[in-house]
Amino acid sequence: MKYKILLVEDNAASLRVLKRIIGKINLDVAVATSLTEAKLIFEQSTPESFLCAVVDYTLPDAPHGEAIDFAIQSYMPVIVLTSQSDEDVRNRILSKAVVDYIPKQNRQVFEYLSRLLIRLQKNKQVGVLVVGKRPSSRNKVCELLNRHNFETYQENNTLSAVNSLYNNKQIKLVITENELQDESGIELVAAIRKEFSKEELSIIGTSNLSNPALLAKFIKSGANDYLRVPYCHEEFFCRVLQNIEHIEQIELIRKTANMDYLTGLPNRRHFFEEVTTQMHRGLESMCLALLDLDHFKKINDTYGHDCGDAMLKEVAKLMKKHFSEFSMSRFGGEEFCVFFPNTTLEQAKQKLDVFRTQVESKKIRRKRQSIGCTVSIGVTSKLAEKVETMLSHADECLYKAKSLGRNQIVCYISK
Ligand SMILES: Nc1nc2c(ncn2[C@@H]2O[C@H](COP(=O)(O)OP(=O)(O)OP(=O)(O)O)[C@@H](O)[C@H]2O)c(=O)[nH]1
Repeated sequence: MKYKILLVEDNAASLRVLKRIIGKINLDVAVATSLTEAKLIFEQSTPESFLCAVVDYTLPDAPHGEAIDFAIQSYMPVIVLTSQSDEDVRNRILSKAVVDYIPKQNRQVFEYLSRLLIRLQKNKQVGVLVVGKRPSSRNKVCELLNRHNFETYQENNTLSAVNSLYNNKQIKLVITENELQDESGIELVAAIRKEFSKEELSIIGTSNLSNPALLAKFIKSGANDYLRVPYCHEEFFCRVLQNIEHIEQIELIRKTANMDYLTGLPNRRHFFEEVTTQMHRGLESMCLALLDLDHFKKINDTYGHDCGDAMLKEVAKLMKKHFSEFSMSRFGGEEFCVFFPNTTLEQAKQKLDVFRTQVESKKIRRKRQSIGCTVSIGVTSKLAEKVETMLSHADECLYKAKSLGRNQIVCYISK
């Protein structure tokens, strides 16, 4: 779903910059130059289509931030723009349930707005679990998080909190008090860390000023960060975002490390890890296939390396289409691999043959020419303890498929 921003601003120069920035991040924009116009636009739209409202503090028919109240009452997250720099206005804005306020000082602040809007969009897919004994204090934290579009979950004890983490994989952050219904927050942190590492889930422990030693205990038990209560909203959001971005960066690094750059398929290392884990579960049947494009060097030599790359990408697309439910990989060069757990040789062979004919009929266009290729496949169903053993059996078959004329499947026969 493409979200919309309700932009309420009467200054023509600011409007131009803001529209450009919002367009650049692929969001639609509905512009109002007054509070009256904003109300009209909102009445005529679907409320859920708005990601948030970006509102100027001073408008011709709303000189004291009345447009902010309208957006809040309409359940839209609100970002406030203001050219007034006095502390009084800042405090007045921050006393309302806004996402943030942006002083219109220089071009950099518009970059900040752009990052904030991207974040608000991403937050819709990020879960935060809030744990504490009292519903009133949990609700307060959730209200702050909902303002930033986070999906929130609440629990009051250790067992249900850990269960909630298992059931809701989108949770990336836990915010916990020390006082819970059963055990303490410290014990909850320790219990979570038995199952979830610091790299996959962040934890922030909270504590009031009367117990400063608690904060160090939280960190020593495995929390990533802490917050002293009462906190100011700006600090709260800075810490929440910092922790979530940390988890997202690790996710990205992990994804990049496991992926083949050209085709986006899992790489050899990741394939080995995945298949070894599956084999250790003790499967009753399994097959492994090695697939190698035929005379690929000729494509590179005749049409250039770019054309070879394009062909590899097309074959990878077909791999994703046909084998997405299995472990697969670009093994290197023009060689691919698929592992089929709980699959008989006949079933694997059938799937591989459909794939083989699809590769044969796939053509790419270069300089008005239609270029195609074929694939040879070696497959084994002989059970083995190690991936390497199955690979060596499949490789023997692949060699045979090449020597028998290519574009065919050869199956391993036990000696
Ligand atoms: N375009 C492109 N070519 C690659 C890539 N990786 C390996 N190759 C090329 O793939 C070709 C593989 O050639 P060979 O091993 O001789 O195999 P072949 O020509 O497919 O012949 P057979 O396997 O015997 O059918 C070489 O020319 C490599 O340079 C890549 O990422 N992109």
